Amino acid sequence: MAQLVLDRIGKSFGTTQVVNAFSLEVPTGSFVALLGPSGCGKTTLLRMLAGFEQVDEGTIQVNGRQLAGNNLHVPPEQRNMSMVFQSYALWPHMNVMDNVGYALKLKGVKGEDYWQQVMQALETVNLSHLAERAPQDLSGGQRQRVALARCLVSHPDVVLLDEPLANLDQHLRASMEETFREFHRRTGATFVYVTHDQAEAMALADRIAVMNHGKLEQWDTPEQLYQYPQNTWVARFIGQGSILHVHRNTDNRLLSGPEVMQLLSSSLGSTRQAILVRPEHVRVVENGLEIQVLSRVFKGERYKYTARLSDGQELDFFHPERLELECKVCVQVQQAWVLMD
Ligand SMILES: Nc1ncnc2c1ncn2[C@@H]1O[C@H](COP(=O)(O)OP(=O)(O)OP(=O)(O)O)[C@@H](O)[C@H]1O
Repeated sequence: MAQLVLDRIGKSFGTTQVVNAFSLEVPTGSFVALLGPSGCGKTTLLRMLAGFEQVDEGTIQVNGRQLAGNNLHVPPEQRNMSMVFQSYALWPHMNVMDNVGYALKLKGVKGEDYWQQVMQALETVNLSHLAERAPQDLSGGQRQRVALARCLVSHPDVVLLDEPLANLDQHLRASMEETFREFHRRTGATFVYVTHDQAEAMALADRIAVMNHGKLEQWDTPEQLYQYPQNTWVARFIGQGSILHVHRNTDNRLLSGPEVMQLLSSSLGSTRQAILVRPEHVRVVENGLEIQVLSRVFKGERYKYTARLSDGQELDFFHPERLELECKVCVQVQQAWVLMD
């Protein structure tokens, strides 16, 4: 299996730089997500990994073997990587079995051996009963599972997935997430999964590379990204929360409840600093910071509120009970995270 190393990768189309000095070390067998808004360069980076696109700068290595950079470009078929696309990319004139077995045929695998390997891959994704079907007679989820089975037969070191769930509805996405987890567990391959959906990235990946304008903003576990975003941009992009400006007079980054309450109720201190308050860290209490409720959204198990602080800044919070708009309540903030820019 593969340790994947990207070192200062750069790529431009014409005069537009779409990937900029992007470096990452992906541990062998891990499941990583490239997460970022539309147009930030995720697919371009994935295509450079696959070998469909040349790198302009930097190098790509797998297990110490250089694949790209310094005038070298190993073609896609010699990288032992497999790519799964949003559009499934199945051949309509071949049935499920032949779609899955195509790469084996190219390698000259035949007869019983061919049949066994294809059926084993189809069983892994629970599709052996549909081996004779044409792809166009399958649902979206089934088509994506055929694409996974096709990937499985070639035993890749690295599996590259480009928004593979984007065409599926919400319910199917959840069950396909489980299929991906299982698929990753079985193959032991290194997975690089491109998505702009943070919930999907958080649910699937052990580590997430957050990208913005072709650059790496943060490379961390889902938990670290959520709790300790590096900067204001990542804090806005990941999860819900309020970014408040306070006059800060401490060097700590993780602020305790009493520290935040003190900062929110004073205007002393030399530096204006952004802090992140997650809605689950705000409690409605008898005595605390007075706020005025501006909006309410019913979320099933609780409501999500936006309220105004006395200095005009807005604070989001969750509360299990219905509060009237415009009413004043008191809250306590239990912790906050100082943002660096
Ligand atoms: N072949 C190309 N020629 C010119 N520009 C391109 C080409 N491919 C991509 N781009 C541009 O490069 C930028 C990054 O595109 P890319 O598809 O990598 O982004 P992305 O993050 O994957 O976006 P999305 O989530 O919308 O798929 C975009 O501005 C896109 O228009």
